[in-house]
Amino acid sequence: MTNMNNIRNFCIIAHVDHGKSTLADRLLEYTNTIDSRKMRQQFLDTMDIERERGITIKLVPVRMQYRANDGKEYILNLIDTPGHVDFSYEVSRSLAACEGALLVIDAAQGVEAQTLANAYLAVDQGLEIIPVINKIDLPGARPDEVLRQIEEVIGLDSSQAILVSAKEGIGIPEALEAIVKRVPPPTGNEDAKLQALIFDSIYDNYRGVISYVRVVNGCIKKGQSIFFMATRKEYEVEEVGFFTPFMSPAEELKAGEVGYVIANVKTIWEARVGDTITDANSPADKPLPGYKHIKPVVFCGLYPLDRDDFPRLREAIEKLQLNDSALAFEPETSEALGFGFRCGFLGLLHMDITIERLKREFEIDLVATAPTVAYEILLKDGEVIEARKPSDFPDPVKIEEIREPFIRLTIFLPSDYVGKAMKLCQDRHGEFVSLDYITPERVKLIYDLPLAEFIVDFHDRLKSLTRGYASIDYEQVGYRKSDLVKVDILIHGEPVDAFSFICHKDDAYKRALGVIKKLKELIPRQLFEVAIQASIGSRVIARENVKPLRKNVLAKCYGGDVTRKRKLLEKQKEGKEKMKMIGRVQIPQEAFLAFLQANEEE
Ligand SMILES: Nc1nc2c(ncn2[C@@H]2O[C@H](COP(=O)(O)OP(=O)(O)OP(=O)(O)O)[C@@H](O)[C@H]2O)c(=O)[nH]1
Repeated sequence: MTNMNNIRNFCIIAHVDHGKSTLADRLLEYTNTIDSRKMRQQFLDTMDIERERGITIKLVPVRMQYRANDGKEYILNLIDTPGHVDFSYEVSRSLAACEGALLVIDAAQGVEAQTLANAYLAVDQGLEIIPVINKIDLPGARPDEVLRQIEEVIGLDSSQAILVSAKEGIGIPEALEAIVKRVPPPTGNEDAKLQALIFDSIYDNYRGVISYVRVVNGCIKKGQSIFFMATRKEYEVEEVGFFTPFMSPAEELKAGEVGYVIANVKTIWEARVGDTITDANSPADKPLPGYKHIKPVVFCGLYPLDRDDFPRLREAIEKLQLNDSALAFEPETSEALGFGFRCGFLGLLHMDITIERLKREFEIDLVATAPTVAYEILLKDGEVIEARKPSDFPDPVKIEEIREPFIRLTIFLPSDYVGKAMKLCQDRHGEFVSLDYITPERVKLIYDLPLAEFIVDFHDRLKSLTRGYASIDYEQVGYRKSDLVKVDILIHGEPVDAFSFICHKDDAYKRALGVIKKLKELIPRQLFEVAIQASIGSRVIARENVKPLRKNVLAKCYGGDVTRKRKLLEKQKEGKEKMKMIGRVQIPQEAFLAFLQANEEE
């Protein structure tokens, strides 16, 4: 039964909404693996947020049994890949567990940015790619045009593409036959030393960590002592099995097979995606290629609105972290917001999802500060330091050079909007890479862009400039030297960290002006004139004044109504408690919140 020739390991890759989940459902239905509705409820989109946003982040691999036209029984393992660029490393590990991929393309939309990115990842992994043109039932379907794009834009042979309507169940048997015929069976040696690739790990409250693995060589079975080659830890296997799609224990997993391993692993940091499991007593010489320790690239501060919620917030983040080894956090204090955490994420979507889960699943009201990136700063003495927030920046006189993370951004859009999109990229200090016409109406535009410029509101701006017709994808391309400055905001001569920011030198004046104008509205008048200044180092680049109050509160209380006077004083005292003293200036907590949140929405 476990003859490797009868196994096919494949995944489905697609641009968002091109029909990946629908096609997966149909394959499961056709192979009688499970009732698709039940499947969806049980496994797909387990989190509300995923469902609402219509994106799939994680799914279990499923094992299907299929009797092909040649009369033989096959085991088809469908391995899910996360659908978003933030998780591209995880995508690449899922692909590494397969020999083939169905590349789903919407017949009406054609090739989009993530179609291309995913196709390239699959090509890099040496997978057999089967193009699937989906939604051929749509009135706007243009399968011939899509076939041409497959050849010319992606560079794949389109003659073997399969025409499908996942919605109406058309082309499903053809897709299954193509998997059997065209995806090569796994290669590997059952008798060799164990090498199993972890392509996902989840934390289960009852069973601890469950690792999803593809056994490449050797066998793994209950009772075996195993060794995780990246984390260098040893465990004993408690259970191995397959997903049918429910977890069903098996005797062993052999070379070529996909399944799960439970081995009393307590945290998912010990069973990292991309790590190789081997036999502790007879270890493989080398781990499987491609292990990467993923580092967060986008950071923000999370603070509970109610300060008493701090311990709850910590607990909640720790809980999320159990299932999210990419989520990083460390305690942080802000003079304005009190105690909170600086959290690191793989990207904006990862950040949004985490914040929403904290709010919804854990019911914590929190403030998230505007996202930032990590900068690399070369000091004059040759040392290189990392700065994740403005206050990490050293005195400008000590700085030799500042480097920031760049992304290579691929945009697919109608040619009418090219001018606008290019202007947006230029305004955001993008470096032009290339422009290609895919059809006379559709263009592929590539820019290298500072990540910091991208995370502010780039995607939203692009969407509105192109009326939603642009699709994007990006990859990180490392750090580059940039002309950046730290702008300090001083209130009555006192620098206030919460308001300071890093930006491109050319934008400093404009951004500074925006910030101090906003602060002028938020800071209440005091008994004296308050100066709000923006400075770079010791040089003031912009200034606004908050005029002094003309009267004090008691002036209203003519005569001798003592109780009224006292009430007023008490009220004022209450108000003061929610005030923050910056030097001599009182700033209400509200002002900080309004400022930080407004920034977030910008
Ligand atoms: N008309 C038509 N609609 C389809 C077909 N296949 C999928 N759809 C619809 O397209 C939309 C997106 O389908 P999904 O299967 O959720 O897409 P997906 O690629 O899994 O999306 P992500 O999970 O975001 O990656 C849904 O509204 C489907 O009902 C098809 O063959 N024909």
